[in-house]
Amino acid sequence: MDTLTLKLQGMSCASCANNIDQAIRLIPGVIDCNVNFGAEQATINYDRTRTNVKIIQAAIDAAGYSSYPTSEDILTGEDDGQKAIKLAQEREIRRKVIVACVIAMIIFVGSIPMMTGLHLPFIPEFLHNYWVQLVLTTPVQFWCGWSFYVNGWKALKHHMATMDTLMAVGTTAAYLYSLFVTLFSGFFTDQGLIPHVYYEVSVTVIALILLGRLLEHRARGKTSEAIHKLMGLQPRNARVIRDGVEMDISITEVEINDVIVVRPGEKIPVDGEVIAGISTVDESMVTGESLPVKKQAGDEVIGATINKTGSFQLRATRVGKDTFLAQIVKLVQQAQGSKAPIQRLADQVTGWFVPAVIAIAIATFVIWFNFMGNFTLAIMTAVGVLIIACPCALGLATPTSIMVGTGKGAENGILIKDAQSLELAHKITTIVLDKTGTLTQGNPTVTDFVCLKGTANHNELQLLQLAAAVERNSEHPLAEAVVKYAQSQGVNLIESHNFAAVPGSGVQGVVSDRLIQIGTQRWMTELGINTHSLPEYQQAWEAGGKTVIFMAVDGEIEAVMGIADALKPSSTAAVKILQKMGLEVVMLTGDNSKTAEAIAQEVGIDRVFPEVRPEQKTAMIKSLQGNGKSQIIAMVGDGINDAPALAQADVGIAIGTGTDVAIAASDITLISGDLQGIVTAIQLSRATMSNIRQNLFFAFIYNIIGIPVAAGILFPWFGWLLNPILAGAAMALSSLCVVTNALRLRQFHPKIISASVQ
Ligand SMILES: Nc1ncnc2c1ncn2[C@@H]1O[C@H](COP(=O)(O)OP(=O)(O)OP(=O)(O)O)[C@@H](O)[C@H]1O
Ligand SMILES: [Cu+]
Ligand SMILES: [Mg+2]
Repeated sequence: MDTLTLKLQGMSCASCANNIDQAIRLIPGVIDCNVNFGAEQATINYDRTRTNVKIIQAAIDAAGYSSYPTSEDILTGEDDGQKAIKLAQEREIRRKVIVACVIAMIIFVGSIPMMTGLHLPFIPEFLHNYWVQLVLTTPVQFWCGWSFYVNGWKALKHHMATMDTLMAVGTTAAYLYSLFVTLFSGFFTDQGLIPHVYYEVSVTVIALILLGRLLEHRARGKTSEAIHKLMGLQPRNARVIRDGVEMDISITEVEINDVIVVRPGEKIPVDGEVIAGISTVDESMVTGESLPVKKQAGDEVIGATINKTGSFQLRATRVGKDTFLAQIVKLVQQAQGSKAPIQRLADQVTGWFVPAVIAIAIATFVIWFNFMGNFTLAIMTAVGVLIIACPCALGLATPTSIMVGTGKGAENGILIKDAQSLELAHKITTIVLDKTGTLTQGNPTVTDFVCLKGTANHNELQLLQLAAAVERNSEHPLAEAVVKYAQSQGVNLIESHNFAAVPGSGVQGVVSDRLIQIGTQRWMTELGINTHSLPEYQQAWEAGGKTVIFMAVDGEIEAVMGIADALKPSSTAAVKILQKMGLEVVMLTGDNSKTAEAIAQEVGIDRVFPEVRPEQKTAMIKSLQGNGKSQIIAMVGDGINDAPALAQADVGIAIGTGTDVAIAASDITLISGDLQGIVTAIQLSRATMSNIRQNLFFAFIYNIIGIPVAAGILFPWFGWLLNPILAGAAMALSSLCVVTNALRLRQFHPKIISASVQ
């Protein structure tokens, strides 16, 4: 299955999004599709053997819209051609808005004497002439309002109706009625009625809608500000050393393994590994971590972060669209285009909204005409209904907030993969934390190594060599610690055979015909190896939060190791805050229970599940989920062994410094690995969700109150009718309200909750 993201053009409201969605789904070979009105993009899952990008784009064209593929390379960013088209479109709308507004003013001023009954000499009489008004209105109706006809017609061809349909029908009805009055005013005077034209209705409504669209376009550009900010971080040039010569080249020409020089105060051009020099780097723009990070040979640096103090050389490891920054941009783009569950309601409503409104408008007309016998009022109330009813604000309510929210997350070092996780995060009831690498720093070091048989230094080094020979084949952090320790003791690494890892237990291998097994006490017992010879050490180590592992040679315990992994400085505070927020915090680990409890006590967690094998972690999450009424479980982990559990959890949160597998399986990634990020993610989720609810309220309230009033429901009692011009203003305002409200989210800052308990 392939996934494709296309940018869309030409949508005017959420019904357009529905139309495109349907058109794409009809293509054989398309498995799933998600069209997002707010982000103006479509994400399509398709079967490469049955369809392709060209066919999909053709279908979108046929539906009356245009599309272009998103650029994967942030260096090129948005295609200049597309930008030019967008600008040209905006300029055209602006021109039409100006024309429509000026003419609306003239007609409005012209009708003041008539409406007020005053004789105002400075207003020329002829302005109120029906024929003059007709001449003024016609270009507005058919030039400024042309897009309503074009888009409405496109929709009609596909047996669909959109906002443009409503606008076209509504304004044309007002226009035609006025035209009829102008041509046959005698028809009205004959019946003793005063003929009245409504040119100003169609002109003002068109002016307002176009103005609303223009403002909304501009505001919507700001919702993806975060992405533009991220893209803007990318430096343009890099200073590489090639063939011994230092030269400035464009970032697009940098290749993997190029050696790059970075001076103090400069931006690091691409991802790489420091090979010489020492410095501190400000990574806050990417990780959200405000403290500068020390870098020296062997450390990884991220492109677009700022080098502070020293100068250094790096070897490029990832360039172009593979850089960390490019990946973030891509992820945020995808997240912004995804659909939050809360939007489903809005989608369902918009699906039948337009046809329903047309039906209500017809009913309004019929009732007014038949029962009140007033043709003019019948037409005007029907027009009012058509105009107030547009569901465009409804289509903007959720996506605009999601766009700002996910962008805000990225700014704070929190990568949210989709809207659904952003929505769920504020409902989390239980947080399950993995120990190693999540609560702890994840670079364990061997602190104790005790030989059981003979204490000669010679023997110890020999054993270490055997241990390292086996552990070098394992990617487990503990294995790395053993190898590092051996190397630091001056041991040469040798080969081993028949290596096997037993997940959650340990590793084994054969070195010079001796079977080496290294792992947990439980595993040793399972293997029938006696481990009871040295409880004194073990207890003290475990009580200190160290992991104790055993080493057996040919089935006999030969050595014991104590491995320490310090807590992250922020862990204790983060746990306290989460508990303060009313969440249950649980620790899950493969380590033995005493070590686990010691660590848990240190960070202040009461509920611990120790000695959980990797395959049991998922089951553990499942049982927690099945535990209560509305339990929403978040799992936080870093390792390969955490990946299935991350996927099982309602919200999987990966530590950005952890393994790629864990990151891929998660919904949210904390780039810097600081657990306070969980708190920020929950706060952001809360802020976004309440923003969406406000938006939905704004969007619905106009329609819910507006339609019945426009239909004249209050008329029999109060004599109130909704002037179609007011209807147009209300509807332009509702979209603007929604977008402006969504933009308020840009002010989001993580709230600092103090961890100290009073
Ligand atoms: N390569 C290895 N070398 C030595 N011991 C190992 C190795 N792999 C696993 N073990 C032993 O098995 C235990 C459980 O391992 P597992 O990978 O399930 O959990 P963990 O990574 O230690 O902890 P957490 O689940 O908190 O990340 C370890 O604590 C260790 O004692
Ligand atoms: Cu609308
Ligand atoms: Mg782990």
